[in-house]
Amino acid sequence: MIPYIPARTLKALKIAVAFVCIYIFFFTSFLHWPDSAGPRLAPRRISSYSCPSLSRGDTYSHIHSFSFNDTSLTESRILLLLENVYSRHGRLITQMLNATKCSYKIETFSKDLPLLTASSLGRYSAIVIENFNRYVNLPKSNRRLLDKYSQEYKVPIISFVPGRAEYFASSKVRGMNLTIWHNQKANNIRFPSSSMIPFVARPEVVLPNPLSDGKEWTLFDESPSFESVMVAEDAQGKRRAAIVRDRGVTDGVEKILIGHNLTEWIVGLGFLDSLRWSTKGRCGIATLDRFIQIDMDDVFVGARGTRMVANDVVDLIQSQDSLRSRILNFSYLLGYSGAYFLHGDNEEDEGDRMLIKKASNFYWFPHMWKHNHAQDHNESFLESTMILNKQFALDNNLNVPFDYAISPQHAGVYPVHLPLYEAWEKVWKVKTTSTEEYPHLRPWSNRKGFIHRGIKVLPRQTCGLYTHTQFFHLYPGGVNKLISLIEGGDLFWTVVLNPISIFMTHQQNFAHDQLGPYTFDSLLSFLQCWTQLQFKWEDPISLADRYFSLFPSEKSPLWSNPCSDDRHRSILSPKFNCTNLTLPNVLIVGPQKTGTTALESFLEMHPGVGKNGMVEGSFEEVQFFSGENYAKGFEWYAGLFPNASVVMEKSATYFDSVVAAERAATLIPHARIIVILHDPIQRAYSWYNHLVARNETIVAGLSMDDVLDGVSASAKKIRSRCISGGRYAHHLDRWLQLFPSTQLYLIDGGAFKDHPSQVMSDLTEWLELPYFDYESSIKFSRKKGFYCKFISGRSSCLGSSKGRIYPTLSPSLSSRLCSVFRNDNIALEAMLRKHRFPIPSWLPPLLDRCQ
Ligand SMILES: Nc1ncnc2c1ncn2[C@@H]1O[C@H](COP(=O)(O)OS(=O)(=O)O)[C@@H](OP(=O)(O)O)[C@H]1O
Repeated sequence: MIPYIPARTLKALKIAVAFVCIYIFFFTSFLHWPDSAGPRLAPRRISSYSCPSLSRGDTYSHIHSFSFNDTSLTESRILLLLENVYSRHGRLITQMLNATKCSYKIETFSKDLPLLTASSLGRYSAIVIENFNRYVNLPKSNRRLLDKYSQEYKVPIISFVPGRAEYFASSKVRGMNLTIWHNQKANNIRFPSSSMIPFVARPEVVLPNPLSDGKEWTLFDESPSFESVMVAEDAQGKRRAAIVRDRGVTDGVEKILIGHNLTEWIVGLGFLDSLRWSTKGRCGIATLDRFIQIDMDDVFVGARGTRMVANDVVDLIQSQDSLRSRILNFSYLLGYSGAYFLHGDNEEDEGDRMLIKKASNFYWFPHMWKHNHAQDHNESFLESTMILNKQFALDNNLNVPFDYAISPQHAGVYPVHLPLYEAWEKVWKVKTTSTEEYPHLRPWSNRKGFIHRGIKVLPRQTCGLYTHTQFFHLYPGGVNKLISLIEGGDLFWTVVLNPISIFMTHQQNFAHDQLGPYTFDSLLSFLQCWTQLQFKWEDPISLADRYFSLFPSEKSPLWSNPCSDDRHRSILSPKFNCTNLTLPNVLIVGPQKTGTTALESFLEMHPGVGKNGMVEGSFEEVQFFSGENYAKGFEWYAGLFPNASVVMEKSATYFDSVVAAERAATLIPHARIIVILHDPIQRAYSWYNHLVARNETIVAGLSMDDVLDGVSASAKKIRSRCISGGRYAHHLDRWLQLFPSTQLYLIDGGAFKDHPSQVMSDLTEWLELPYFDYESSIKFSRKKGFYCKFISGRSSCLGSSKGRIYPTLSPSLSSRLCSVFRNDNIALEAMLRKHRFPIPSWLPPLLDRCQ
């Protein structure tokens, strides 16, 4: 029912509506009211970092131009001795070692020292000790062992000397003529040019006050017998050393003592340079060249009110010119999404037009037409949007000279969304991209590169600027937070530690307050003040080539499971089904010729165990983690396995592969790892006979003695492959670095051969599988001479290639092999004891025999 409205009221209403209509019509049609998204902040000009004075005039620069004479008595690895695994300072040290991509091994101070030698080479090129007091107070025998290693292999010790609650202000170290001043203040810190150690650190720049103004420093008396690497003034203004090098004149042990922890950035520089010095350039910073690329993503994308205006474009060109005076050949790279061109307010649209007008001042790269998230789309959709973006570049004369592209939010790059790679290749012929997601966003110091489908993926760095950080006064945590990132914080370290840094910024960071230009100008000022690094720009394609020649081991990606990582899971294609993903939880890793096939076949009898199906083109084993199948990706691998409580895969090549342990630990970190340790002499002989039985041409005409003598190139090749698998300590060490010892199960190869049902029962118990009657399921076959599966009253033995008959090993050959494996066997025994693994029955007699 329509309510009754009096005629007068109705008339008044009609007049009011007519007025409103006239008002709207008038303002929209005639007045052209300006379209503005709101007030804009003018660029804020705050001054960049200003460098304190040099103690020796203004242009002091010094790089000791000497090359290390590396006699390589050791492997290129650091031994890091920490107070305990939870130590906060320990984490800072490891973060720095990770970022320099140094190989290192962490040990905590315990009753036993770690193994220092395994073969003729020492295992560590430098020893880093978190707390010098622990070294000084080591039990005599351990101290002697460590010092002897350091003397014999010329391995320096780098140690932090923390402050401690001392009754005395100073003390002397036993055996060292060095006075240590505890709990000191340190002012006017600098690296003296007299020291040979500063390389990255710029000598003679004086830091008046460090960050911490408390009495946290340990200082050392200066003396001619020691080299002052870093000096400071104490509270009374007396000059002392804050980092000191003991050349080892008295005890033959070279030591570098550092008087503060790494919370002071200047100490970090001293530590890095000490590391390089101690390892003769094998660890730490190798080169002073720093390549810097600054990408500006989201060009045209930003919401109205956040985008650049015409003046910002002019300022961007100015900022580029100014950075060119600091970074050789520098250019910004602008990543655009054409669909959003002219989507701002009037002023911002002018900004868009100005960007196009000035386009030739910059290099451009595609950032996806509508800022699409790659993982949500198939290849043909991605292709069509890329074609639109490409057309935009052609229509507007954008300079897109490099086969480089960035996916919005890096989606689809890692975890890999193949359609993105394929569409990129088709439309843009992309050769290089970058992401901050590989292997993971955090910690930044671990970011790496990889190559997939011919596209080189470089690590991308954040710089504290995002789409939401546009204003100085609204910077999260205050602008001092940004300044602390620049002045000795993460941003500073990113450049110091990475020879190549690709920074991600966004268009918004160059609008309004212009935090972007300020950040990079200030960062470069700080870096040029405190370091001797040389800054350069190079196109992304050359940069990618450079990156992988510096870090060739990163070429192959390390597949991780995106389903067990919230961040990666959130950027997976909706089609990816995490609930159906089955990966093995048990790996039998080898070594070859130790009985691994028999072990697999016995374990498979258990109803709770499933294993991979056969793989076309592979002989017996998948060899995913050690071979070419790895390039097929983890989804392919996961597709091979049935669902079972124990999902097993056996590839005997994993044990001594240099890559398998890390790959396995990345994809299946909780897997249990099974290793068979069989007498290495028997194993080597079996391996040789395996080649002979298969009529391999490489072994044709070569006796085992010829192989050991390395009489030809093929003999040498066989020799190293034949022996490698039997260097148990050497390889076990790698697995133990990546998996906790509780996840490793070592089977005595002799026991397995002679009493397999007992070994299998113990193993099933360890695997927490229900009881299985192995006693009646495995029987000795006289015909075969080995134990075989016994099913429905019949023996089912392995094929003729397992359990072969060949001449017994001669005593002379046996004794030759004895000496080949001697050192490793000694190391193995020590390693097994240290980790409380049982000693295999064959090892003690072998050690006796091979003395
Ligand atoms: N039950 C049983 N049946 C057959 N063979 C057995 C068994 N137990 C241990 N062995 C020993 O296993 C050796 C082959 O080891 P692998 O299976 O690890 O070899 S491979 O690396 O996978 O090729 C094989 O080496 P060869 O004797 O040289 O052939 C055997 O000695």
